[in-house]
Amino acid sequence: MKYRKGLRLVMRRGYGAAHDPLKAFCSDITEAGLAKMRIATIHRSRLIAETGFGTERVGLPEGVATTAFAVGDWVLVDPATLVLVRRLERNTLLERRTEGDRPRQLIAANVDTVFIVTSCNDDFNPARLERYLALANEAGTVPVIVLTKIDTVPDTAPYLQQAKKLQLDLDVVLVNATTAEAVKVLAPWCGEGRTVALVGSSGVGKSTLLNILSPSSSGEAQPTGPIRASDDKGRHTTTSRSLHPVVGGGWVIDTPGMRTLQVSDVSSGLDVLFAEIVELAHGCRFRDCTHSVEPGCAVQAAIGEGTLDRERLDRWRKLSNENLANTRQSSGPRKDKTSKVRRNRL
Ligand SMILES: Nc1nc2c(ncn2[C@@H]2O[C@H](COP(=O)(O)OP(=O)(O)OP(=O)(O)O)[C@@H](O)[C@H]2O)c(=O)[nH]1
Ligand SMILES: [Zn+2]
Repeated sequence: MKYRKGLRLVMRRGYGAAHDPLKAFCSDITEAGLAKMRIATIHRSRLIAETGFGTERVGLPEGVATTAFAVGDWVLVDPATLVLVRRLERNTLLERRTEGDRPRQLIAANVDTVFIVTSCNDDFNPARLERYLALANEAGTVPVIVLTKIDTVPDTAPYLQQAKKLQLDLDVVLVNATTAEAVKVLAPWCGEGRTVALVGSSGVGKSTLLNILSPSSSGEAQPTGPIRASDDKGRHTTTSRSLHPVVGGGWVIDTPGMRTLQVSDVSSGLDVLFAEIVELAHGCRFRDCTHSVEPGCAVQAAIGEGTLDRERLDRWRKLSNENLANTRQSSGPRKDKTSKVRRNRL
């Protein structure tokens, strides 16, 4: 019988009397009778997917590895066998380069907004936040800086001002992640059908935010850990990426703190991040100006006038050069993609 296993699951869940037993198994059944599910967690040899009523373990066809999937992927599953049939096309994909020549790591798929979480303490680091912004921009997602632990400092203004300057028209919000008030502050990005991803260093409050955005997630695997007062660095408590439904119909994806965040294969992501430098560079006398020693450099002029921070230019240069070097490396000599990547000269 075609839906035998699906039906068995329905019975097990006590939905036996439901009008359409398949609909009771998964909230979204396609015309072809396949169940549309969303990847919630990925393990070495199995996937766990959200069905709309809870989670199910999903099998993979012969020869398909779990590494081909990202948390947040939408997939079609045969309800009879609970084996995955195919993955639906991704709208966005957050991915990062890891050390060496290893393949790029898929962080999350189909994310609308990236909450870049940082706290009002030593974790606040413009250079690292810019790396997260480049990642979010390049993936086609909207970044929002979420400043946590506002209850621990007498004045949040210096953090807010610095964060606002990181990117043109950047949304920055202030929260005490331990209070329900934070849900209201984040609500504009967490509506029905919207997906947010939490990224940031360990200990900044990602799991705490997850627990208030998705209270049902708290029993699963996101314990929050105390941070060491001496260095504001959190203990590693989040160990894997996971997707959870948000009250009201949205989704939230939690990610573990990333120790290194290399920039690679990024082009528009850096241009969006450093839009004011790109704009200024149009005014330089030489088209291939490196904005260092050339006469008629509009970027250096802006530094002289105090409208651009020298540190910001230094960080742009560092990220651009790193991106160029990494992109060359990952493309290899025969597939040189550097022509696609903006060179240091704008
Ligand atoms: N006072 C205060 N404490 C907070 C706030 N946000 C988080 N914390 C505390 O900071 C500690 C670390 O928070 P977590 O939510 O575990 O941090 P995380 O970002 O998930 O860390 P990893 O799981 O290691 O990636 C916990 O003890 C939280 O209760 C906040 O806004 N104010
Ligand atoms: Zn210049």
